[in-house]
Amino acid sequence: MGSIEYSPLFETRRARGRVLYRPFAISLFVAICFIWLYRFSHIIGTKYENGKWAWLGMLAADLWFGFYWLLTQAFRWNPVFRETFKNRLSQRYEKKLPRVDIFVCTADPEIEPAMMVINTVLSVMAYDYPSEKMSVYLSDDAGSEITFYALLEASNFAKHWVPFSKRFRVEPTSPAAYFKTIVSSGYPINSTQTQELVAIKKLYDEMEKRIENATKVGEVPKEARLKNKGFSEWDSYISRRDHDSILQILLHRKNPNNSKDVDGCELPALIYLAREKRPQYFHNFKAGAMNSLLRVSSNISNGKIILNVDCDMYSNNPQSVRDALCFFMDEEQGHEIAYVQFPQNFENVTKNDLYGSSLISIAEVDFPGLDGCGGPLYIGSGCFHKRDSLCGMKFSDQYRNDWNGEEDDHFKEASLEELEEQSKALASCSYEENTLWGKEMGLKYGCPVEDVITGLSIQRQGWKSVYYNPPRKAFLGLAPTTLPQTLVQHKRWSEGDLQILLSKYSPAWHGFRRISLGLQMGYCVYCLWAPNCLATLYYSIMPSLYLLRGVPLFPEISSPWFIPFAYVIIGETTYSLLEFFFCGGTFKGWWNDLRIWLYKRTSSYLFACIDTILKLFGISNSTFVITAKVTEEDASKRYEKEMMEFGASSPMLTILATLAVLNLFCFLSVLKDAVFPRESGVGVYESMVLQVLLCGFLVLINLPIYQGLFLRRDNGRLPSSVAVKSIVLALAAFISFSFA
Ligand SMILES: O=c1ccn([C@@H]2O[C@H](COP(=O)(O)OP(=O)(O)O[C@H]3O[C@H](CO)[C@@H](O)[C@H](O)[C@H]3O)[C@@H](O)[C@H]2O)c(=O)[nH]1
Ligand SMILES: [Mn+2]
Repeated sequence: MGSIEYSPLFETRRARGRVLYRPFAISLFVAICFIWLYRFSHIIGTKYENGKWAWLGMLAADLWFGFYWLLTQAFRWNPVFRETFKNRLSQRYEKKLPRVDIFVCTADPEIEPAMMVINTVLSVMAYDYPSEKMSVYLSDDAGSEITFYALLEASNFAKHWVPFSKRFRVEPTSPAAYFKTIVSSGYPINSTQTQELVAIKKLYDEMEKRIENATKVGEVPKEARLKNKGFSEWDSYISRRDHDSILQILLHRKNPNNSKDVDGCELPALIYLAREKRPQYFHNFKAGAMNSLLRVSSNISNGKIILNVDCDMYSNNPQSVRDALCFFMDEEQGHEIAYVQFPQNFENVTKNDLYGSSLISIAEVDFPGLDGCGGPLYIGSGCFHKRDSLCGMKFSDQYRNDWNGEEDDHFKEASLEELEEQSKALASCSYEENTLWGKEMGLKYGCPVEDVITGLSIQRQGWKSVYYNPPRKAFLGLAPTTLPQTLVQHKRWSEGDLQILLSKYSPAWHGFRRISLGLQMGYCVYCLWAPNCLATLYYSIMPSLYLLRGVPLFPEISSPWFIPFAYVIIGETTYSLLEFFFCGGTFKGWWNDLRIWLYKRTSSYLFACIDTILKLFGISNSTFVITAKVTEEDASKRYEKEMMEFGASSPMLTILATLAVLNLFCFLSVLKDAVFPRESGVGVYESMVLQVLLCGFLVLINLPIYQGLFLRRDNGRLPSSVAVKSIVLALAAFISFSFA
C-alpha cells in the first residue's frame, strides 16, 4: 500500500444470524425430502386407487413447492448490508462531484395528477448537491399541456423552495409532504423559519389553486399561455398518441435571467420532454420514454450518473445522491458498480398493510440477499445508474471511472434554442429505426418489466449492482389502494418476469457463468412467480374437494409421515412470522400478507401465465396498465379502515370468490358430518386432519371475501354478478364431487 491508508467510501457487512438460519434451513430441507419420499412411496403402492390422479397432483405440487423453496434460499444464505461514509466523499471529492441527470416519468394526467408530479420534481431539485451539477428531466408520455403548465409553475416556485429547503435542511423536500409533516409534528421552533414557512406555504397554496383550476377546466389560463412561448409547441398537437416532440428547457444557466433562485444561486436545470408519438410507431411505454431521455440528456447535460424515479416517488432524503456516489466513487470497488438501487417505499401504506404493498420481505430480505450474490434487480424507481452501463457498455477489467473531463463538453457553445432543436430530433419516433436502442442500448423493449430485464442484461455484461436501504427512507411513492389495482400490477410484474425466463436473457438457462448461481436462483424466484399459480390453485381446490369424498391426501396424525409435514408447516409458519416481525411488520400485517400472497397466486399469476402463452402464439400483446395514484374519497376512507376494496366485476375477482365459496361449502359439509356423522364417514378428523385444517385455513383467510359477497352494502363490496357467478360455479364443483 502507498503512504495513505485506503479508507473506503462504503462498507459491506454480512448479516448476523446466519449461523442460526443455516441449520434450520437444512433441517427443513430434510423434512421436505421426507415429504417427497412419502409422496413417491405412496403413489407406487396401490392403496389409494380411487384418488390416484389426485395423488399424482399432490406429488407434483409438493415437488414444485419444495423446489421453489430451495430457490428462495438464495436470498437467505448470505445477506449483506451497506453503509456509506458521506464525509469522506465530500472531503475527497466535493470539488469534483460528477453531474447527475434525474429522470422523472409520467404518462397520464388523470391518474397521475400534475400536483403530485411537480412535488416529485421539486423534491429532487432540492437534493443536498451542487445545483449546477444537477439536471432534472420530466418525461410526459401524455404530452399534457396542463402538466407542462404545472412544471412551469414549479420552475418559478423552485426559486423559493430550493433555497428554503437547503437553508433549513428541510426533510422531506417534497413541499406537499413537508407541509403534511408540519401539520402533524408542529411548526419549527426557529422563528425566522416559521415566518418564511408561512410565506412559502402561501406561495405553494396559490400555485396549487392555479394548477387545480387549470386541471378542472382542462385549459391553461390565457395570461400564462401568452407569457411563455413554450405553449406554441401544442399548436400542431393532435392527440396524446399523435404529436411532434415537445421539448422545453425551463431553467438553464444559459438563460441567466431565469436560472437563479431568489438568493441569486444557480438552480438545477429543468427540462420538459414529451417525445414524439405517432400511431404508426409503437412507443414501448416507459422504456421508450427512458431511452428518449437518455439521448436528449446526453445532448443537454450528459451527466455521468442518472437517477430514475416514477412520478409518484418523491425524494424523502436529501442525502441520497451523495449516498449513491459513495458507491460509484469508491476507489476500489466503484468502477465495477453499474447501478445503486434503493428500496421502493410507500407513503400511503396503512398499519397492517392490507394489500401487502410495502413488499416488506422483498425490501428487507430478498434484496440484501441478492446484494450478497452480485447485486439486486433494477426495479424502475429509486435507482442510480452509471450512464455508460445503462447505455449498453460491457464491463471489462480495464474499465475505470473517469470523473474528470466534464468541462470540455460539446454542448458548451450551442444556444438554448439550438440545444432544444437538436434534442427534439433525438426524441423523434424514427430516430430509433435501425439502431440498437431497445436491444443493446438503453432500456430493453418488449417486456412489461423493462426495468428488471435491463438490470439483468447489465449484470450479464459483467457489472455489479448495489442495494442501499438507508435508515431514513430515500424515496416514498404511492402503493395501489384497491385489490384489483394490486392484482393488475402483479399481473404485469409476474407476466414480465415470466417473459424474461423465456427470453434470451433467461437467468435459468442463459445465465450460467454470466451471473452467479445465487443470482440465477434469485432471479428465478421472480421469473417463476407466475407458474406458481398451478400448484397453489391445486392446493386450494383439490384437498378440499377430496374431503367430500373422504379420500385422504395427507398422512394420518398417528403415522410417522405426519412428522415432516408438521415440521415444515410449523417451522415455515413460525419462521415467516419471525422474519416479518423482524422487518417491522405486525401480526395482522403478516396475516394480510399471507392472504395477498394467496390472491396473487390464484388470480394475477394465473392470468399472467395465460397471457404469456397467448403471447407466445402471437394471439395477444402485453400492455402496461398504469397504476392509478388517485383514490375516490369514500374508497380512500375504507382504505384507511383497512377494509378490502373489490370494486367492479372482473374475471380475477370471480376466481377468488369462487375459490372462497367452494372452500366454504366443503368446510360446512365437513362440519355437518362432524355433527351428524355418516356411518361410513367416521374419523374424518383423524385420518384427514391436515386436509380439514387446510380447508379451515382457506375459509379463515377468505373472511374478507365472504363479507364482500354477503355482508357489505358499500360500493367497495363484491358486485352481485360476481356473487352469483361464484356461487353457481362453486356449487357445480361441489355437487359434482359429492355425488359423482
Ligand atoms: O407508457 C408509459 C407507462 C408508464 N410510464 C411511467 O412509468 C412509471 C411506472 O408506472 P406505474 O404504473 O406506477 O407502475 P408500477 O408498477 O408502480 O411501477 C414499477 O414497475 C414498472 C415496471 O412494471 C416500472 O417501470 C416502474 O419504474 C416500477 O416502479 C410511472 O411513472 C409512469 O408514468 C411511462 O412513462 N410511460
Ligand atoms: Mn407506481
